Amino acid sequence: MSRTPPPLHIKICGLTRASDVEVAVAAGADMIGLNFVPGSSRRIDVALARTLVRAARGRVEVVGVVADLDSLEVQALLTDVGLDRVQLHGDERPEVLGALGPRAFKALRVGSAEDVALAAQYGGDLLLVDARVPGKQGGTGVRVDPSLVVELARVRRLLLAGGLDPDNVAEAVRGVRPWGVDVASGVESAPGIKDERKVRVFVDEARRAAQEAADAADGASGA
Ligand SMILES: O=C(O)c1ccccc1NCC(=O)[C@H](O)[C@H](O)COP(=O)(O)O
Repeated sequence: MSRTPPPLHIKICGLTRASDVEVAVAAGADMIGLNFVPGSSRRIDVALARTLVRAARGRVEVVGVVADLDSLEVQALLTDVGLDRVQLHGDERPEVLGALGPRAFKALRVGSAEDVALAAQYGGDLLLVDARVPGKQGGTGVRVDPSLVVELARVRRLLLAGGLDPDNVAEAVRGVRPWGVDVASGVESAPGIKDERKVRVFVDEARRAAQEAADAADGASGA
């Protein structure tokens, strides 16, 4: 018997076009990410962000991706753009996250057990883990070693990011059992340009794997 799976939250990150908001919503994504990080090929300005927020309102949660702003700057962006949440993707100290409250969550770049241990310093209801790639902040297309984060996923709501794509997301969901998955480059035809088919297959594959994992857990427990 196929049971209702625990929800898997899916974030499609780095949107730059209103048409891609429609693509993400139609595919069944739960969150979209708008990038405000200087130097990112997915960065958008506040005016475009407001347009995308209007298109998304009430249909999908909108997360602003920022790096190394202070808490007042982040608060101003949340208000100006009308974002639902903000993802701190730089080297922010735990105090910055604390000052922002429940609408903010930290993105941690992970390449070693020492990086994973830093998670304990960051509170909040959600934690994103991304790959640590020297000289880059995010959107790298590089995978996180699942063995580094599988235990973390048991004790925290983990949004698994880094190098996911339609071909590998099912295996990542089965292996790590995260609260959610996040993707930027793996569903694009060019930086910031989402590919409708890739987004759709990514979401379908991720949800299929979450269902299979739930069924397997039910089978193991005799439910
Ligand atoms: O995507 C970017 O260009 C980026 C640049 C600087 C900081 C963060 C950035 N993206 C944040 C995200 O949440 C991405 O979805 C995450 O890094 C995963 O990216 P990818 O490996 O390409 O799926």
